[in-house]
Amino acid sequence: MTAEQVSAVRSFNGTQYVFKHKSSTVSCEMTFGVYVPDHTSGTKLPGLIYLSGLTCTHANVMEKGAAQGPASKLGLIFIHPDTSPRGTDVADADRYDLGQGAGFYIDASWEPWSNHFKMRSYIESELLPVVSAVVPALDTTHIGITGHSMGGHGALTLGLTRPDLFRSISAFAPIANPTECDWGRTIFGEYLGDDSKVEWKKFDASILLAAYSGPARSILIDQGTDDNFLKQGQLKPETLKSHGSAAVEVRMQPGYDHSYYFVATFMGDHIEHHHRQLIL
Ligand SMILES: N[C@@H](CCC(=O)N[C@@H](CS)C(=O)NCC(=O)O)C(=O)O
Repeated sequence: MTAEQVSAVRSFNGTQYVFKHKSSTVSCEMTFGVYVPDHTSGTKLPGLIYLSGLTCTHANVMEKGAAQGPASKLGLIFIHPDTSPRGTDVADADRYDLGQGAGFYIDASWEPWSNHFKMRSYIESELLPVVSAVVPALDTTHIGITGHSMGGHGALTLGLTRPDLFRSISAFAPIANPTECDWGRTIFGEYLGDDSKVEWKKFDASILLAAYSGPARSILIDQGTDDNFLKQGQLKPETLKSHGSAAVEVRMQPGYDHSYYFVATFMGDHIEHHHRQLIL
């Protein structure tokens, strides 16, 4: 079903859109944002998917991520979906890191989550066809993926396992080794079940990297040194090591925390990183 336009606002010689659509993958209405730089009719532009972190909607990065300026300068379409299915008939929990706002970009196999929480399939299979139907300038053969925190985990795991879909990868303060941190152990236990730790490993960026043997990747990671979640051991960027044809650059940024002040500071670098690889 074609997405319905919710809003359109001029920004940096382009248009910041919000759309909503009925998703067949997660079985509810989903909202996404897409920033489209002005372009000549008929031209195709590369795209970058940004996956947000815990508690976010499509709106956090749109309002605080400072992506529009660099995306406009380089001619890149910036796509920013929601973080989970939502609605009164969608399961939820009394905590910020599980349920609505916390889809973890995996396909849940356990009740009560398995009905709607298929965020990996949503990003991988449904999002791009829906976006390109309303933004025909999007070149779906030249797409990069990035994200913040939970979204950084999503970007790394989707990017590493689907090089055919995602030509470039980066992440801001990603949850790099979820099978070995409290967030991952608790939330994977809920979505995938406690007895399927083999399944968990398919969604752990550091494990995927250690086994990587696909086409050459050059992955950029930024991490603030004053990030509380880093100090709590939830992120573990030190587990992201170059392996085989995947080269990883982890930049520790002194004094930066986990917030959108950090994300916005390095957004331009990430957009350049993707653009360089997407125009090859
Ligand atoms: N203290 C936060 C924990 C969640 C959090 O820090 N989320 C990050 C991503 S992991 C975020 O981007 N929050 C939204 C924002 O800062 O706009 C809360 O409970 O809202």
